[in-house]
Amino acid sequence: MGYVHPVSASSPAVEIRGLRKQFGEVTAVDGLDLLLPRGEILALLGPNGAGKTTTVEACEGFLRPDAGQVRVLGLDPTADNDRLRARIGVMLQGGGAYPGAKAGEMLALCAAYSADPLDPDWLLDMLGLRENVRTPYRRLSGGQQQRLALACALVGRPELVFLDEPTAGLDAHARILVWELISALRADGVSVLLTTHLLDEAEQLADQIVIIDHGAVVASGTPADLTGAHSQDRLRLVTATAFEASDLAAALGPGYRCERGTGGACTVIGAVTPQLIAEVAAWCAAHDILATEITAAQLSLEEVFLNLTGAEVRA
Ligand SMILES: Nc1ncnc2c1ncn2[C@@H]1O[C@H](COP(=O)(O)OP(=O)(O)OP(=O)(O)O)[C@@H](O)[C@H]1O
Repeated sequence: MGYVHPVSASSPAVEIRGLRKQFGEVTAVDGLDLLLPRGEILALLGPNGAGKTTTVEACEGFLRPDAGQVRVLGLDPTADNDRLRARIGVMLQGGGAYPGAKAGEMLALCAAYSADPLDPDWLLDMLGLRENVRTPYRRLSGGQQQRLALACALVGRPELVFLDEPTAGLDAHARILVWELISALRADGVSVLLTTHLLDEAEQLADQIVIIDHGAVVASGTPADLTGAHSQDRLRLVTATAFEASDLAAALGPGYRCERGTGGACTVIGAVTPQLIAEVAAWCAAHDILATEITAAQLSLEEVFLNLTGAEVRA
């Protein structure tokens, strides 16, 4: 018998150090570190081709890293794959489905692999699939197939689930059902590693967000950490009278710039202090400009993402 990795309930759900993966000339993952503690939800964000799927596949044991260490529930996902299989849930897009099998049969089959499965009927209700129990897989809509894939990943009551874009292509109602289910899993102590292109999804669900670009982490933290740490303070000014943004910037002095935004608003970028608000209001009064809105604002997660990666988040 070979070396058996020590496994303890206190080992993190996922721990990655210095992961590297090359496909020919392409470096898909380039020294990535990541830690998902037990019972938390981690959202992996990144532009197309950033290396999210490659990272998740290395965790699932589908890809062997070129360098670095990956531990999932304290185990090596490639060497200990047999021991991990029953403890993790993987959402496969349409994978392994018999086109003629009925949705309910497929879920029952997945449940049969587990010693202590979740109630398939509860899952079907949670995911709005109750009406489709007898529908053959090939007759399900794309969104229904996707929700069934999620149900199959979860029915075995895994300790950790990998969800690669779980709500891509779902309508708003189905997306909310999936979000509620993921939140219910978390309340049950399940750890979740998800990739998404939807920042509101990451913000709503994740305890921790890791933004990656070119195969490496560019920022990580709670949603509030990320928007807090990467925000420049900004003051939004809307006026009834037009003015030159550069005139206001000159009056405010060094440390401030002014940009014209959408809808005629002007954004003052720099430290937002009570004094700044008073100065902006006084400048407007001195120039007979009626300020209809002066609001202190922080960067949204979308703006933080854009600044860090230079890419639109949408696929
Ligand atoms: N099997 C493969 N063979 C060759 N190149 C690959 C392979 N898998 C991934 N790549 C390349 O590795 C890079 C990272 O791909 P990956 O799928 O991990 O990115 P991603 O962040 O999941 O992107 P997306 O958001 O578009 O799904 C890309 O340049 C991709 O083309």
